[in-house]
Amino acid sequence: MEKLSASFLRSYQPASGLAVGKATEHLPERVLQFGEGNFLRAFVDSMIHQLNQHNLFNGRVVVVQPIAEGLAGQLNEQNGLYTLLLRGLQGGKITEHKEIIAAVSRGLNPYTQWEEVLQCAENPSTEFIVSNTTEAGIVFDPADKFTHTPPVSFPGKLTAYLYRRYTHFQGDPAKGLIMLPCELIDRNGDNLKSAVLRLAAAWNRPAAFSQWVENCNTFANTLVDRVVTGYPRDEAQELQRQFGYIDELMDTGEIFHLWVIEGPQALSERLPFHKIGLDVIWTNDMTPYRTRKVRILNGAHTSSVPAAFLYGLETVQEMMEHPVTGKFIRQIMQDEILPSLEFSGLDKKMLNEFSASVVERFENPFIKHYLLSILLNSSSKFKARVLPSILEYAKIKGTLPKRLVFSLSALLFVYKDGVIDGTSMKARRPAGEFIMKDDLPVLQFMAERWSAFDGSSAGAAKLAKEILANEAIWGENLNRIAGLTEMTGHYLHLLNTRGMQKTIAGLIR
Ligand SMILES: NC(=O)c1ccc[n+]([C@@H]2O[C@H](COP(=O)([O-])OP(=O)(O)OC[C@H]3O[C@@H](n4cnc5c(N)ncnc54)[C@H](O)[C@@H]3O)[C@@H](O)[C@H]2O)c1
Ligand SMILES: O=P(O)(O)OC[C@@H](O)[C@@H](O)[C@H](O)[C@H](O)CO
Repeated sequence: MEKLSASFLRSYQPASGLAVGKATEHLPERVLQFGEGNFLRAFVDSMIHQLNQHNLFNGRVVVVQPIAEGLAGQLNEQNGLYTLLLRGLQGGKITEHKEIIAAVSRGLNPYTQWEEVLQCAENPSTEFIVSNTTEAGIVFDPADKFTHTPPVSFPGKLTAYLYRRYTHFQGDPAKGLIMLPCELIDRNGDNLKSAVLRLAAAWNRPAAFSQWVENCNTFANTLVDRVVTGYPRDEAQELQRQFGYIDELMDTGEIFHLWVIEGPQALSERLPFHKIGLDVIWTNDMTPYRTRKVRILNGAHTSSVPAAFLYGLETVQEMMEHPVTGKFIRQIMQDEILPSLEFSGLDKKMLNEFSASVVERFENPFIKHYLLSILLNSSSKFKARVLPSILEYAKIKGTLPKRLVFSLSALLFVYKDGVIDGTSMKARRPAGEFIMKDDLPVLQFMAERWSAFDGSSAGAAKLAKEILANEAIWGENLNRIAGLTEMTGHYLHLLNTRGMQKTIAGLIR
């Protein structure tokens, strides 16, 4: 079987139900994208593909892989082409869109092609920069250097790229760009801009460059929402047989999508997603959308997944269908997360509707979302997505939300018996061994604390106290929250002596 590529596509008779759009090879590169991961390919790139198919954008995306390991080579082997499968229920009907996405012109590896990345800055057609470098990507790294080829961090690479653009076009205000970062951190655009300006100063670039960055470029804050489940490893062979080609970059996700962009409404005319019915909202305040999504959707994931994973389940769908874990997640959302948003200023009816729609999305039987992939980097996710709900609930109700606190104990329990293996951790649950990925200092800290655990109830209380005191993980000493240490220690003891299945059964009604 041949691999998907531009030459293969020229003589390809599309398999039934697979959409193959018109050729895009002649279109100019109008977007530079940092990140070649599953999410961006299933979200921004597929939306640009749809615009191109309607002659509403007429531009392609150059993809730069942000770290040394990446997919630029594979993208080039397939001439930027890949198959996207979006599945779910639409208006109650099972729907599946299968399409070859042709928005990407080429992939660049900055570790071997840095000058080519910089040359993209000289392209007058470029207007947009898109990124998704995970929560770890938008950081100011004082050790990063202008002279590195390439600079280590994503903001470092972007600063060098913008500097080349600024010098090449002699500070032309019209050559400023629109940055649309998609990282799931709060106010991603503001943070990216601040990191770029700090690097420009640290690297002694002229003040006029910083003014050009500030005045002639737009760094929009954006919020993205689509469950993207990536390469369909369990059905890849069958799909390749159906399609008649090999595609190593196949990608899957749900049909639901929402992109909220805090930026001037006028920009929507340059990226007219609304004209083809895509759910992209331009607003002057994205905060409510972010609070709603991060606290309800991501909060529900992060608070339920450790328990369901230790229970022995593998996917979100299994978790939703299971009589115990299914109740656990729904009750967490209904009884603890939603009440914690009571004074958020968000409309109660809208929150209830969003929560119900999230349950439906999690029930989506057509996508396979692995719990282990959601567990990745759970400590920082817990701090951003669940801890605010625990704290707000306690403030409003004067008591702690027991299931959310239990979810903290369940997360800590995931690291029990973990042994550091390189940069990750080999851990164990009753169903067998697994690899837990998190920041290395977090993994080391957890492994060290658990190794001193003596199995007693007092030992569990001590462990909870030590772990909750770690301000580097939680942003504050959580022992200060009345009752939290005792409750966390209590659940740790129950998990250790009775196991997940018996303990969680006592937490649902
Ligand atoms: N998958 C989803 O359902 C989904 C939905 C919404 C948002 N997101 C966000 O997108 C991010 C990426 O998800 P994905 O599914 O595309 O994963 P992925 O593993 O396919 O891609 C990760 C991307 O991030 C880059 N990256 C990794 N570590 C980095 C670092 N330290 N610095 C710079 N770049 C780095 C990689 O090079 C790659 O381009 C997640 O962190 C998540 O916050 C994912
Ligand atoms: O992607 P992560 O690892 O940051 O978080 C896991 C999930 O909660 C997340 O991917 C959601 O599915 C997504 O945020 C939906 O838009």
